[in-house]
Amino acid sequence: MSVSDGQVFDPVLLNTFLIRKKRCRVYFHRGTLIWESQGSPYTRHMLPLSDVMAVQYVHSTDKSHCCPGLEVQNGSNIDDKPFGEHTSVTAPRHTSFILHYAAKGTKNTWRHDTVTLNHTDPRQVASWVKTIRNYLSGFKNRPKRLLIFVNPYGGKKIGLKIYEKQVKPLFLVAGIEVNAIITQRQFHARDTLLNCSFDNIDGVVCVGGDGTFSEVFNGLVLRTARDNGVDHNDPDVQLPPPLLRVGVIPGGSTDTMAYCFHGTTDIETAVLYVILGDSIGLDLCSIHSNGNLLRYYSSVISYGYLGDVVRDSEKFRWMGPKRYDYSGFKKFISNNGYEGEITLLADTCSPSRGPKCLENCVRCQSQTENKPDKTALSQGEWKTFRGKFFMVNGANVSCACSRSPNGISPYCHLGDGCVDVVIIKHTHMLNNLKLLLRLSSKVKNLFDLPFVEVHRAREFTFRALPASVSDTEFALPRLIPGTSVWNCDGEVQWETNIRIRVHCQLLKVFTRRSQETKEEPSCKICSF
Ligand SMILES: Nc1ncnc2c1ncn2[C@@H]1O[C@H](COP(=O)(O)OP(=O)(O)OP(=O)(O)O)[C@@H](O)[C@H]1O
Repeated sequence: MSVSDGQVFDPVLLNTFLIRKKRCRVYFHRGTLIWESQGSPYTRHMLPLSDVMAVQYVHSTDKSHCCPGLEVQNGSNIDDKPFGEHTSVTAPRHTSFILHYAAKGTKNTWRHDTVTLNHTDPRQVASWVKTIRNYLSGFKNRPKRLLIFVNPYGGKKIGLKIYEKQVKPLFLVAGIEVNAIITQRQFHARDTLLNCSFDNIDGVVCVGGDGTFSEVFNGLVLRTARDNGVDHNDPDVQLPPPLLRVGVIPGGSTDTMAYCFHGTTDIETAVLYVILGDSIGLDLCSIHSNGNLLRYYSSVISYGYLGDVVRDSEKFRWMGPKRYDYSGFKKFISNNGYEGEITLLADTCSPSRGPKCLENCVRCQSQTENKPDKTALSQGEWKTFRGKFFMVNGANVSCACSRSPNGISPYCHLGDGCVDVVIIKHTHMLNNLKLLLRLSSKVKNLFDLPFVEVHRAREFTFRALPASVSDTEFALPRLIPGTSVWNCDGEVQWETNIRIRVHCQLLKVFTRRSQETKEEPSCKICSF
């Protein structure tokens, strides 16, 4: 349905056009364009306008695409003039128009595709273009002006190239105005969002990795709290959700968040999702220590092995994404486990069983934006665990990525107001190896390993042991012997003793989500 001037139109059009050198009958009804060939072989295409990015006249003096013999079809019961105002149609010169649309590809990807429709009568072409444009303008969720942060430094350092070659041209086609900022330093994106004007912006997009996305939502959430007079340091505060939606275009090393949103790290898919304007609510977690907010995170916070890896790998950034393999190996060999205490408010739902969080996820849809489920909170039970750990994780999303198709917690949900606390106890090196192999498996997950425990929680705290070290000492940006650091969305967080709280669906992210993928063993022999 197209909504214009308070009126709802459900236009019907029918004509014969020349498409890809074939005469085709073309219908437009109930938001779907259908074209079927008139000769053999018979072909039929359906294109919902919700997948169409733009419609344009073809500005060409080349008449070869014109199609003598195609006359206007005035079917008796077909409304060829949906608005009854052909006289006001301007530019009756063009004999063809082009539709730019998103076409489904393989493995959760979408591609930009086009179809050109030719007709001898420019009035018919103008009428179709006007009707389709009217219909598209009814999609109020589509952004018209975007602020874009491009990180030239993340991943393989090709963020700028990605933006110029793959992002900008598509936004141009879709008629989206962009204001692009190339980040010059760490925290550039966050600091800009803390102070810039949000007038005339419909969304913020980042071209970069998880660190860049993290800067964007940290900036937006802090700015929104400040604008609303909310104290972000209060761990129990109800945070106001940012009004701007965020687009995530992969340009980093792991791009876990892009993968969890879209089911792929394909750049074109991510750009098309921003253009088409659908969005979902993402939980964000706040990390507090000693009465202060440290930051917000969206993917995972990991203490122990992954904390050690991120701290070490920063020194080898020149290696690119390979630095994680190098530091991963070093820290795997040297891991002796870390002592700590975890206290969590457990949710009643089991995190070790499905369904997975995919397109139209029922669990996420049942949650109200930014309002924790009060019943679940009152039913929650406080639990404490103390011991020596290889790793402790607070997963806000599954953390699936191309290297780990199931991620740390495959049944974790993006917007259910919970975090999955995955506790991996200290055992021997063979078990640690088994764990890492499981993390790269397409079929198996961690949860049937006897040294792994998982709990779904609404909040949790962690305290590094031995307790003889004071909290103030832990807060220093240096390593205390016998302790690790936190890996927070891929960045080092030095404070070890923290409290995590989940803010249900605090951020809106542009995506249509991933569909279910067929699960096949990556290794046929051991099915790891
Ligand atoms: N011009 C710049 N110079 C140096 N650092 C920058 C610059 N622009 C952004 N940064 C910082 O680069 C860091 C890494 O960026 P990002 O997370 O996007 O890439 P990555 O770490 O390679 O990818 P991933 O997080 O997906 O593994 C971020 O913390 C960001 O603040």
